Amino acid sequence: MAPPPLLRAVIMGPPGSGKGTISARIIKHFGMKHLSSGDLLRVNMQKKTEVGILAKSYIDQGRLIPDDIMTRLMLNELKGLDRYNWLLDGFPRTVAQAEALDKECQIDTVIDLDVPFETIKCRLTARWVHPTSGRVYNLEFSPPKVQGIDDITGEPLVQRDDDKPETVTKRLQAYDAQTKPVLEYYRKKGLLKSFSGTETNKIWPHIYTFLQTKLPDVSQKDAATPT
Ligand SMILES: Nc1nc2c(ncn2[C@@H]2O[C@H](COP(=O)(O)OP(=O)(O)O)[C@@H](O)[C@H]2O)c(=O)[nH]1
Ligand SMILES: Nc1ncnc2c1ncn2[C@@H]1O[C@H](COP(=O)(O)OP(=O)(O)O)[C@@H](O)[C@H]1O
Repeated sequence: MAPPPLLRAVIMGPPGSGKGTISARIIKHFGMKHLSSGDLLRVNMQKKTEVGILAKSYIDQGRLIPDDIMTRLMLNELKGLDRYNWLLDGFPRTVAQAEALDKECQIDTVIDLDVPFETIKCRLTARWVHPTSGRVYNLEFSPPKVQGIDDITGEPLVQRDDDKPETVTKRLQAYDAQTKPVLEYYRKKGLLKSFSGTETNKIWPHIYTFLQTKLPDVSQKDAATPT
């Protein structure tokens, strides 16, 4: 029997809407490969690659990286994930990126986290990250076991430079102007699945139920209360 077709999914939502947090749960339960444009850029910035040095100037200003650079980076990375179910996070963020992605593969579903801007702003100032893995914490919502330290590696956590209030405002403006049209683009194709709310723990069970119609749960945990 032929194996089932591979799932090509995208997760979207404004900065701080919980894409990273929910992606981690999706990976745990459904074993998809996760490709986050933000994580990839941060690794490049840390290593001071050509792309990383260029990206920093845009990211620090809360602006999007030019489409051609971003598309090349992501499509190149996706080549290595050909044989897996994958979840894209943070890409595409413009209609031009979505069109470029469409030329390479057929997207099956787009999960949209519809979280109000007011909810998001205070979350980001309390966000701490482990830069190499992309693991994300929040002082109130999901604190690390030891303050300032990554639970898994014991390495220090950092705050992102672009989580400063002024930069967050610019990122939200960029989302409105450049990324909201992408939601419309996928809505017209009948691929958009929006999940509205202000709390990840309330949104997640709906996403879990939705994905169960597409993939089996591969985690060992009791699926009745998926976390
Ligand atoms: N208070 C609160 N914080 C949350 C919730 N969901 C996620 N967070 C935190 O909000 C911040 C942004 O979430 P993240 O997953 O990084 O969002 P992304 O920017 O869309 O990838 C992180 O510090 C998360 O730990 C929630 O339901 N309530
Ligand atoms: N697809 C993309 N196109 C252009 N710029 C991007 C893209 N993905 C990430 N970036 C840049 O990296 C920054 C951080 O992205 P990300 O980690 O996804 O943050 P968040 O989800 O919190 O907005 C963005 O503000 C933007 O400058």
